Amino acid sequence: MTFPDTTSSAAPQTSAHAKINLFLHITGRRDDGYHLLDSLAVFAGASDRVALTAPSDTMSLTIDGPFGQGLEADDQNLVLRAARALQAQAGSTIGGLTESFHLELQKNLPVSSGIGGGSADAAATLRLLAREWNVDQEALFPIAETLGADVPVCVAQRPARMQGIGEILAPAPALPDAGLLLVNPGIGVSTPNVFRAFAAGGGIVERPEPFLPDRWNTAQDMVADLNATTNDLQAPALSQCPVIGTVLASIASLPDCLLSRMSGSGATCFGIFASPESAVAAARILNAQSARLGWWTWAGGFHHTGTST
Ligand SMILES: C[C@@](CO)(OP(=O)(O)O)[C@H](O)COP(=O)(O)OP(=O)(O)OC[C@H]1O[C@@H](n2ccc(N)nc2=O)[C@H](O)[C@@H]1O
Ligand SMILES: Nc1ncnc2c1ncn2[C@@H]1O[C@H](COP(=O)(O)OP(=O)(O)O)[C@@H](O)[C@H]1O
Repeated sequence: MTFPDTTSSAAPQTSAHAKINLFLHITGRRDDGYHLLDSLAVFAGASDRVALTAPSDTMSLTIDGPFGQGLEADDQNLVLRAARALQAQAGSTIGGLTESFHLELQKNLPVSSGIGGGSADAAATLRLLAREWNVDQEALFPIAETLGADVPVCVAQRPARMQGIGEILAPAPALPDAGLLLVNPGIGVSTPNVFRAFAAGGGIVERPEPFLPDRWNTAQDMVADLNATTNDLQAPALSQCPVIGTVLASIASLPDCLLSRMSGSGATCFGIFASPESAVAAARILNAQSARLGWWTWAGGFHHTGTST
């Protein structure tokens, strides 16, 4: 797989787009407890931004942006973990290319919200440093797997059918120019807890693999197929975070909403609309309610591959 170009500016930087699971079926469980998935992951225009601002003695990080305050710039941050993992690999396999950088993260996406912001940040960091150090793009995938199940798909940052625990990636249908509305109620949801609630709630449902075409020409065609799918983590997440039900109902009640569903392990939910313009118009209607309740919203379209603005 190839991945999008980084933008050119004084400081090398790139965007880390929100991952949306249009459907998410749990198909099995590995001996180590990780769940096997079948999911259609796509990317929204909404994004964080990662920049390499200056050479530094050690890898270091500062964070700003609307969701920066909820996040420590410490050794556990996925940006630093990704930078150090690639640095170790580049140093040992290529030799000598272990220069360190100061990194800046603009955190625009809510944390622990089912849209893989941390995974996207880690993947963006890998892409940026790979370019600096001339590391082959394909070499990033094994490193990505060690950082989190969602990181490989975020390295590619293009629509993909995701299987295994997230490391098996196949091309997704070509997407229509549909509208996307994202709504997060401002409550972080723990991914391990939601998987645990899934297992406790009865676990895997046997069902045929969804059929996906090569392309969807319209949002309506896409939703007709998505209606035969679901997010298996939605009910367990709802049991932990009941406001998800209110978010889903609010999205579904908006004019021209074609589908309302939760992404990943929640709590962010998405609405699909016929066009980006109709998603933006719907978001305006939701504005008063979302401002009153402290909900984060974003409206637009899918991230189109090959760009990273
Ligand atoms: C559920 C998904 C769907 O895309 O998205 P998010 O809700 O995180 O956005 C992902 O599988 C999340 O991937 P990611 O957030 O990278 O998970 P990891 O850090 O690797 O794992 C966190 C924990 O989730 C559980 N986990 C994760 C992935 C998986 N396939 N099976 C699991 O059981 C495990 O308990 C694991 O300890
Ligand atoms: N750069 C980062 N952005 C977001 N979360 C991060 C980051 N680095 C580490 N984390 C941690 O990763 C966990 C999952 O975060 P995130 O990727 O936002 O979740 P989700 O995939 O559910 O949207 C959180 O516990 C968070 O503290």
